[in-house]
Amino acid sequence: MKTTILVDTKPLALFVTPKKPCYTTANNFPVVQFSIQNHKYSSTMPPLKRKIKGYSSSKNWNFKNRFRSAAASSASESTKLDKGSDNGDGDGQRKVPGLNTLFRRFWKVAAPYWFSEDKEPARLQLAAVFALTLGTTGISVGFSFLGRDFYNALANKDQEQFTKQLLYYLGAFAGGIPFFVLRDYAREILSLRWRSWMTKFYMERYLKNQTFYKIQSQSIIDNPDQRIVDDLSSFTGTALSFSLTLFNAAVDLISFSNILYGIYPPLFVVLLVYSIGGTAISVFLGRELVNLNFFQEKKEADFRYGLVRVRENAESIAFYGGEENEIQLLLQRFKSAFENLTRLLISSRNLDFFTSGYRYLIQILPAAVVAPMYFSGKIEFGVINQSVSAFNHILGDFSLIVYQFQAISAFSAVIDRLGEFDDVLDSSSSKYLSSSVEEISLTYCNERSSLLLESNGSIIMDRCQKVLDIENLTLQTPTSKATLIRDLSLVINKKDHLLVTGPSGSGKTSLLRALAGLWNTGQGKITFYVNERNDTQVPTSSEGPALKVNTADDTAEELEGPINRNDRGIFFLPQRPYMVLGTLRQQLLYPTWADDVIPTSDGGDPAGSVPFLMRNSSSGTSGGKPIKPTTDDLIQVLENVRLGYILSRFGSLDSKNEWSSVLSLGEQQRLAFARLLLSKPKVVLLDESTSALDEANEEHLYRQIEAAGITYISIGHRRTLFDHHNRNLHITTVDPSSNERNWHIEPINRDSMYNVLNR
Ligand SMILES: Nc1ncnc2c1ncn2[C@@H]1O[C@H](COP(=O)(O)OP(=O)(O)OP(=O)(O)O)[C@@H](O)[C@H]1O
Repeated sequence: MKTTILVDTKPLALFVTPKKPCYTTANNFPVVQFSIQNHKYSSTMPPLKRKIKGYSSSKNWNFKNRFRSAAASSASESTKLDKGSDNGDGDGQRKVPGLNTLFRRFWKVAAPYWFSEDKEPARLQLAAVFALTLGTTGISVGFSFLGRDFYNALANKDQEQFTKQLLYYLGAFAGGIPFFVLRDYAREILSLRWRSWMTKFYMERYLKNQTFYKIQSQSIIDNPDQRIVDDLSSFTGTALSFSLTLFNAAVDLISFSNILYGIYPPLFVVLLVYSIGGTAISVFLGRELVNLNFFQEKKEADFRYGLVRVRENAESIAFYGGEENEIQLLLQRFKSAFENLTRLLISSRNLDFFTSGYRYLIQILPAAVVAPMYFSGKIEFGVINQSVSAFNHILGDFSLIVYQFQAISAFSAVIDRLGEFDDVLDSSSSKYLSSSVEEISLTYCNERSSLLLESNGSIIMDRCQKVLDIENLTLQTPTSKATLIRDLSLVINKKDHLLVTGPSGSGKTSLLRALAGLWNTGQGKITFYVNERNDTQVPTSSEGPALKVNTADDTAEELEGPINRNDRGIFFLPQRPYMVLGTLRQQLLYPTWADDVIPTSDGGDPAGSVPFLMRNSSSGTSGGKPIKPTTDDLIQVLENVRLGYILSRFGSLDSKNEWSSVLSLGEQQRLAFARLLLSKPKVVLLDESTSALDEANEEHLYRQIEAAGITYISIGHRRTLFDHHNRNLHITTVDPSSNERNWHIEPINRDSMYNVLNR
């Protein structure tokens, strides 16, 4: 007999701890955003594009303000606080940026493209768009006269004239319509070109000098990705259409003012008073909208971000069984967005009452005012129609703010966000992102020039063995400036394999961050003695981390300028392997040959592309690199890291997958070692890179890199790691009340280790 026991896992408190820590949505730091569109376009104006963007989480809000105040001294008025602090719920009072700040930021963001390498085609296209806009205004004026004659013929019952005017009208219609269509097309094309240039411009600065890392790790600004994708698109589209709207309005005003003034001057004055009054009232009624829009962006972003976190951490949440918690957090976020949107809709409705009344109340005024002139025979019937048309045009021109109030307030937020981002990117290589006066200096020296020759010409081997020299390094955390390591001095020679150990949180990974140039808070000097590979060339672009280069040695030649660690034979394996999007081949070739395998275009029409979107690989960060491995090399390296079986599982090296999901953590770590073996660096820094592997695989991988002649420095907690290293740097947690060093180095005696472990 078969017995089934039903077990409810929750009461039994079955608690599975996932391998990957689960980040709950309560502790978010938004990197994505949500866009909604709720703008009502004016019927008489070209629509201003408007999107509502995601904004920062409450937590990040304070960081941003802190950053702004820290940066205020070094980065001009742009960094002045223009937003108050959030009260935690996100509904804190926010100061609307002043007009001066907005104009300054607008110019700073908009100008570079028009002075860039693409300025000639850009200016030409802009001139064409303005010419077409002028053409369309001319056509509108022409239509107003055609309409007048048409209605005159109708009123006079002059059939012959009527037919003639009708034909003229149809002819003008056929000739004029293309101008309107082409104007819009040319504007969109130019906006796309401008956006493309700016996207590249911003992305390059974002990825340069490890700015992306600093922004994220120091929580400097929220959602840089959203600013690059949505805000740039919104900015270029809106800036262009808004400039054209203004230009159009100015030309329209000049053209139709003449007509209206010519018909009846007092009507013109009435219109002027009406529109000025209307503008003042709509600014007053809509004053709340700017802030409500701003918070709507933030709340929508928080909600969207919560959902993305669930997707990203699906397995962890499922293991924890945290669905109930997630749904409560998500509903709370949505409720918050809903409540703000309700207030926004009420405000918009109130403004709409006014704008609708404003728009329609006056419709019959021109006809009513000029009608007596018609009755007394001073003007013909068609003139009434013409005055109505001219009146509406001028009303639209004077009422830009009334009709576009919502769009203008949303555009202000976009300018503010992009201007702030631009300031951060501009200053990323200066002290803006790190306020410390004294910094850790990181230097790369050419090992060949550091060789010392004896008088008989023989090389003093000891110098040429040096790989890394750390002198009096005191390391602090970037924001709180808590000391992690005190006065560390250490020399690593070739094949000198160092194991860094210490309690959790003592600063082991942070030491690697300093060695990689990611952190520079503290004092001391780090010098890498790197090789310029025979088969490599030093990149000449302005890319690669901007590192401070100090005098390292009387004899060693410092390698100044752009530095790419991989090209100089220094490799880092982070704690969490990073799987790129793409094929298995791309995984293996990353990061050394990434640009060779990523297609520059997806096969679309090259005629539709623009030259500045092409990237010259030799000017990229991987300009100096070893010879690219062949397919056989890639297959062999997979075998070497005991991953040969995944080839048959996934078909070929060119199969695409979400590799971080389909490979186990241990498999991802082995793949990271495969990259390392292909790249053959001089030295590698491994941060718990075998933590997910069994001991047999760990030993196998260490043997592989040792056989490849790579010097390695590892961080780890496992006892088995001692077997693969010959020195141990032990860091202890700093005691704030003492000035003692918190580290010691000792040789590893593998036999005694063996005895310790087996005691
Ligand atoms: N971006 C940061 N800003 C401020 N403090 C940080 C930052 N990153 C880490 N820390 C802090 O620095 C300390 C050292 O962190 P680190 O990651 O170097 O520890 P670790 O020794 O590698 O720990 P583990 O063994 O748990 O990985 C920790 O107390 C940590 O909270």
